[in-house]
Amino acid sequence: MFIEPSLSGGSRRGWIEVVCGSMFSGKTEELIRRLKRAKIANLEVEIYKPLLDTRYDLENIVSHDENKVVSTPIESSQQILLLAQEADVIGIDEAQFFDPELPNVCETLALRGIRVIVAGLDMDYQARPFGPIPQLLARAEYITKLHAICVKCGNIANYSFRKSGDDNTFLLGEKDLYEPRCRHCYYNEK
Ligand SMILES: Nc1ncnc2c1ncn2[C@@H]1O[C@H](COP(=O)(O)OP(=O)(O)O)[C@@H](O)[C@H]1O
Ligand SMILES: Cc1cn([C@H]2C[C@H](O)[C@@H](COP(=O)(O)O)O2)c(=O)[nH]c1=O
Ligand SMILES: [Zn+2]
Repeated sequence: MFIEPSLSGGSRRGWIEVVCGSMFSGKTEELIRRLKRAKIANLEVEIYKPLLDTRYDLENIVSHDENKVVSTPIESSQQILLLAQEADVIGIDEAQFFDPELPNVCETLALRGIRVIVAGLDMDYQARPFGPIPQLLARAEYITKLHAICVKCGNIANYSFRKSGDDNTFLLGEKDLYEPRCRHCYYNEK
């Protein structure tokens, strides 16, 4: 389990953490867990998600098991720089949907002394690197890659298989459209 470094002490330094993996791997649950612990430590926590992620709830970030915390939906990553004036810790969910400026925004926040925790899909349904996540992985101090359970064979899953729908990279959905699969089941049963 991730042990949070401390933000307290003489000169406060920020950093970037990325939590990535396939759908259903527990990214949102892990993000919520880290943010709840930061709140317990009396740190000022702010949470952002892309406005287009309206899958479960317009304002909360919600896990597949319906754990939730209040968040601010935003259109562009630059808005975080304006909104997050008081934050000690910033959480960003569904980061794969954000624009290419997100890694620079996270660097700026970390340089301001903020702990930035980003959760998102590392690969899209075609196993291509997804949006700004690869850049963030390159720049982050801490990376956690989580795995779901392959619905076909029970091994660990790191691919998100799209069962139906169109060819757009962005297509909101849940178990209706996607299932987590291991490498073998993703490539051999496509
Ligand atoms: N095939 C699966 N493998 C693992 N967890 C699953 C699976 N199907 C449903 N879940 C549920 O999804 C939860 C993780 O949800 P969530 O944190 O929202 O994941 P993510 O944000 O990575 O999509 C798990 O705790 C588990 O209860
Ligand atoms: C693989 C893939 C997923 N999406 C969408 C589907 C969901 O709405 C989110 C991922 O949510 P989760 O919290 O990680 O379960 O992303 C997409 O638009 N395109 C894809 O290729
Ligand atoms: Zn499998």
